[in-house]
Amino acid sequence: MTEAHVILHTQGLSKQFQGFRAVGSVDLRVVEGTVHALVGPNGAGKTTLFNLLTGFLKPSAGRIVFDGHNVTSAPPERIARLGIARSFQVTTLFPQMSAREHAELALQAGTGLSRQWWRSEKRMRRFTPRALELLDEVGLAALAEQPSGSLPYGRKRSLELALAIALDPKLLLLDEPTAGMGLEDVDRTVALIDRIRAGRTVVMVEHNMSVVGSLADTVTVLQRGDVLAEGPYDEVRSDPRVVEAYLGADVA
Ligand SMILES: Nc1ncnc2c1ncn2[C@@H]1O[C@H](COP(=O)(O)OP(=O)(O)OP(=O)(O)O)[C@@H](O)[C@H]1O
Repeated sequence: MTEAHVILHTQGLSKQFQGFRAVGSVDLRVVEGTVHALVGPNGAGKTTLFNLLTGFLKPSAGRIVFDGHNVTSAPPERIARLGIARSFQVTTLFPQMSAREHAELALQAGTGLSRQWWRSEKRMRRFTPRALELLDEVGLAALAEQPSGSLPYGRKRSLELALAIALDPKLLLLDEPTAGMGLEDVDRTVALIDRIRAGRTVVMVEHNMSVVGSLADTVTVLQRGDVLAEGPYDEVRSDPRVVEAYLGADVA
């Protein structure tokens, strides 16, 4: 049997904020081609860990290796260039711009011409065919010309996914992809992530355990900045330490 390829590896990764330990000493091994979920009660350190992985925060200690590159403390642009993309947040969409224009902009960002985009609408047109393909991939073909501000919430989140996969990242980081959604949108998003995971590795922070159960190959449970448990979903969810951490959080 060949050993699974670890595409993302952290060793002793930690982050302190003025002495407060938000991420303790995390060793994470994400296997290429899998969906790896990060779960844990509020304040467990999930968002901080994401910010460390994408270079938005610098670690206090430890190491991050992605696809053979040491990216510890690397700037976000370098990490993005190496193939890590994070799902955009709804708040970063420009309400007047259409879904297609957002997709064109995301594609254009990969060409290094970012500062000139506004100079020529004609220049953007070369990205139109791929932009429409991307929107089709996330079920937004019929809404391509709508201003993004007028899209229903669930569709805005689909647009974020389209933007995150625009540059065909090797590793996709999804921050609570179903947060705030109704059942129908949750189901559609699960099906969508299941489609776009093909040929990629996904790390997602997700609170909805049925979403985690449907998508994740591996689950890492964080608590107060440390890894509490890790393994396949069925194993992890019946782990007494995990049950206690969640019950404890509920009671609190
Ligand atoms: N910039 C900061 N300065 C000080 N403390 C911070 C900062 N960012 C996060 N923290 C603290 O670090 C801890 C971990 O926060 P983090 O947002 O990573 O948790 P989380 O697991 O993502 O929680 P949630 O599920 O609520 O989003 C929290 O106690 C938080 O208050």
